[in-house]
Formats: sequence, C-alpha cells, structure tokens
Amino acid sequence: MSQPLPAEAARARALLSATARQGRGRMARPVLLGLASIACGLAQAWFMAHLLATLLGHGDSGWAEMGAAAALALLGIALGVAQEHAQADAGAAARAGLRRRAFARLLALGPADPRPAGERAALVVDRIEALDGYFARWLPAAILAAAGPLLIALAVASEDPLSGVILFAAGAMVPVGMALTGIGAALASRRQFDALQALSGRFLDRMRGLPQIVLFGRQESEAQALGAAADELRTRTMRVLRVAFLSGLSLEVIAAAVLGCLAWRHGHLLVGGHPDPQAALFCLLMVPGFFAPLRAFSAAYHERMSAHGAAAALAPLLEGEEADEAGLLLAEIPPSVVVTFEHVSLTYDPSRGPALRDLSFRALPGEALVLAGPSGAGKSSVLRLLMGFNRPDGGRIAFNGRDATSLRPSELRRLSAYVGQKAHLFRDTIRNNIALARPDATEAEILAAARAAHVTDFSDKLPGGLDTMVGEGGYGLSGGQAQRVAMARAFLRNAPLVLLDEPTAHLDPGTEAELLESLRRLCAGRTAIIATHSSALRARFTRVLEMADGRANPARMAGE
Ligand SMILES: Nc1ncnc2c1ncn2[C@@H]1O[C@H](COP(=O)(O)OP(=O)(O)OP(=O)(O)O)[C@@H](O)[C@H]1O
Repeated sequence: MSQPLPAEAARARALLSATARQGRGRMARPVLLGLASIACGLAQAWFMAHLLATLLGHGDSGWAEMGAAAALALLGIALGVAQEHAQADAGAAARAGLRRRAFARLLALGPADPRPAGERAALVVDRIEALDGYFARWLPAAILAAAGPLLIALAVASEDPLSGVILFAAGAMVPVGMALTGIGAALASRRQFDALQALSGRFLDRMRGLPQIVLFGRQESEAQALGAAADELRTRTMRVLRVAFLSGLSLEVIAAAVLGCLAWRHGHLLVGGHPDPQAALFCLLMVPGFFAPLRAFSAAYHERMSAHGAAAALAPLLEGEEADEAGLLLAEIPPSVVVTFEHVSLTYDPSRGPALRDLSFRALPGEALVLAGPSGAGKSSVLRLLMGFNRPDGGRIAFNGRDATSLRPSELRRLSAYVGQKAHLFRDTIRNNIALARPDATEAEILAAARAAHVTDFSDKLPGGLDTMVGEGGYGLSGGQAQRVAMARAFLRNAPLVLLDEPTAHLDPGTEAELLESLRRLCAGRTAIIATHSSALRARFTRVLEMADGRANPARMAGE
C-alpha cells in the first residue's frame, strides 16, 4: 500500500475521530489520570526542593515534608499504573468495537467482496491491531503533551518568571524539532507498515494454497520470495528505528539545553547567596517532569502514522455500514415464498458490461427452477441477488410480491438456505458444523437434519459419530461427505427458499446420484432455485431456465 491520497487521508482522519468520539469516556480517563500524575509530581518536587534546601543549610523542613514527599511518590506510582491500565483499556475497547464492525461488514459483503482472503484477514487482524497505539498512547500523549508542560511552566513561572520563560521557549521549540525529523519518521513508519502487511498477506495466501505449492515443487522459490519480503521488512524497521532515534535525539538536545540554562541561572546556589534556594531547586527539579509528556508524545508519534495508514485501508470497508442497516426487518419468516424477477439487470464492473440484463422469471413454492447455461451466463449472480449480497441496478425482485430491496440484506438471507459448490467445514465437530445453520436448534433437530442429508450414513461408522472433529476445509471427509454436511445445514435451516449453486459440481456420478436423492427431499415443498451444469441434476427437475450472457432464453424455457 502506498501513502494514502488526500481523500483517503481525510476518510482515515474521520474514522479515527469518530471512533475517539464514541469512546470519549474511556479516552478521557488516561488524560485525567495523567494530569493528576503531573500535579502530584509538582507537589512532590515542591517538598523535595524544601528538603534539599534544608540539607544545603536553607530552611527548616523535617520529617513532615519527607513523609509528604514519600506519600506523593507512592501516589505518583499508583497514578502511573492506573494511567497505563486506563490507556490499555481505551485501546482495547476501540479495537474491539472496530473489529466487530469490520467483521460484521465482511460477513455482510460475503462473496460480493472482491478482496482476497489474506487481505481480509489483514484488515480485521493487523490493521485494527495497528490502531491500538493511536487510542492507547497517541491520543492521551498528544493532549498531555500540550497540557502537562503548560501546567509545569506556569508553576515554575510562579516561582521564578525567567525560568518559566525558558521552559515556555523550549516547549515551543520541541514541535519544530519534531516536525523536522517527524516527517521522515512518518514516511518510514508508513513504509514499514506496508512491508509488514505485504509479508503477512503473502504468508496467509501461500499457507492456504500450500498443497498447490508442494504439488508444483515451488517450495524453494516461495521460501525465497517470503525471505525477500521479510528482508524488506527488516530494512524498513531499521529505517524507522533510525529516524525515531533522530527524533528522540532532537528532544534530548533541547532538554539538555534547558537544564544548562537553568543551571546557569541558578548557578550561585551552591556557593551561597541565592535569594530563593527553594524556588531555584524547584525549577531545576521540574525539568525532567516538563519533558516527560513531550517524550511520551514523541514516542507515540509513529503510532499516529501507522494508525492513519491502517484507518485509510479500513475506512472504505466501514463506510458501507449504513447500507447493511438500511431496510425493513421481517416480522416472521413466511412458510412459503414466491420469487419474482422482473426485468432485472446487474453490473459489477461497468467496464465489463452487465452480468444480468432484463431477466424475468417466477419461481413458486413446491417448484424447483433450474438455471442452466454456459459459464459466465449469470447463474450465480441470480443467487447472489437473492441472498442480498448484491442489489440489482434495474428492474425488480420480489418475495411474495414485496420488493426485495425494501428488506435489509441480512433479512433476505433469513429466507433462504444455500448449498454451494464446495462446502466449507470449520475445524469443529460434524455436529457443530451442522448446527452453524441454526445455533439454537435442538439435539433432535440436528440429528434429524443429519439423517435427512444422509450424514449419519458415514458418521455412524466414525468412532466419534457426529462428535468427530473435522479439520479446516473439511480435512478428513471426502467431497461428497462434506456436501452432505452442507445439505444437513440446509435441512436444519428449514427456510422456505432453497438456493443451490452447482451442489454436485465436484462429485463422481455415483456420489452425485446419492446426493440427488437428498436434494430432491430438500427441495420438496419449498421454492428451489438451482444453478447447474449437471445434466443429471437437470434431468431430475422439469423446469429449466436457459441463460446466456446474462439473459434468459425464453425459447429454451422448458417445463412451463
Ligand atoms: N464480483 C464480481 N465482480 C465483477 N464481475 C463479476 C463478479 N462476479 C461475477 N462477475 C461476472 O459476471 C458474469 C456472470 O458471472 P456468474 O458467476 O453469475 O456466472 P455463472 O453463470 O454462475 O458462471 P459459472 O457457471 O462459471 O459459475 C461473468 O462475466 C463474471 O465474470
């Protein structure tokens, strides 16, 4: 990813400030604790100045001042710990909220999302993780870097106006020094972040396709490519560290100069004759306290940069949230649905022309409509529209006469059960993989669904039965068995509309024939729409809609 463009940067800023506004209460706590900690440091320095002056033969401070300084030191530690906790809490809450939203968005987009799996994983995991520092460290550090030094400079000015002026002047120079080195830090940290994204995305992608890499003997070249990406990350990380070191150095130079100025101003303290030794010691003791919030600010600066890069990638995903929430909810799932397409058109990418054009048909309860036609004819697109993953550009889709676009996309999905070309089984038991379709289903309902889809035919022979673990991607089950689990999900869902996309595509004729029997039972009494190339499947169902180039071919509509 390159540096965000101005429009992207504005969207990133908007996302970060909206998230900060939503978590106002949590974000304010570390700032308040930080301010309390600074006030505590001021009081402690005041007592310490009096104790040190007494040691040097000025004043008469004693045990009471020592006790107060010790108590304030303990309070300072407690406030520091509480601030750390509050910061971690603010960061975790912001991340959790964003992760929930991003995940919900990806689920809502479903197959309509063109991002590869590696990038989606990076969005939900790495990019959101990169925002932690912004909310946990950068925001409190930025506010405290403005308020803390000001408070300290005012306190110092009340004791010795010239020392206060020196601190004010140093405070004004810090942003200049940081801006000079920080511009480099911003770019370097953004590039480091991009290199990290590229490495993790590539790694995930290659892990998913590991069998192919081994099969084609590409291990060596893949390992080299991963090594090159890791090397790039190392170079970029070293560059960030170098610029961060320079940025920190400019701050240290200013801090040393201030200490030198104040030592010069109050130099006659040790040789005696200082008009107000307590005030002088107080001014000197406050120098580290003055620079502490600025140091925290400098350290957190690169967090802001990483967060802006991550937010620029996240913002476009989250911007579609309103569309997911728009639309009506269903009062209840109707027992049966009539699906009507009236002159429906759909274009994914204007440069490639429409995927569906002027498509009209009607599917009735108890009837299975087979969508046939060559690859790219638009069969899967019809199913995607019915599941609410895409909206039509023109025409009308209706369920029982009600406009589908008036319903929230997630509500459309409640109307249907879907079985695709290749079932995805999660790393869990067969039972839980079936229950995914309806988590509140009873044990008896899961068993009935497993029987109806003939899952029990093979699970009864396994040592763990339905409690047998299956791996990610269905490891341990054959393609036909995995499709049976998918079919059991559809039975359990018990929705009035059944959508099937090449459910027997990868099966041998014997397994296909076995599955067809379950399919017929699944479709019985429901409205079923089946996209398929399979002649065996077509032969089972009489109503076939031939499609070509996104259009229906009425001349070849069979079974009407
Ligand atoms: N997400 C997408 N973005 C852009 N174009 C797409 C997208 N999905 C599908 N298309 C295009 O839309 C057209 C219809 O695709 P669709 O998947 O509906 O065809 P299909 O008939 O189901 O094909 P197959 O039988 O190979 O699954 C194709 O030209 C395809 O390239």
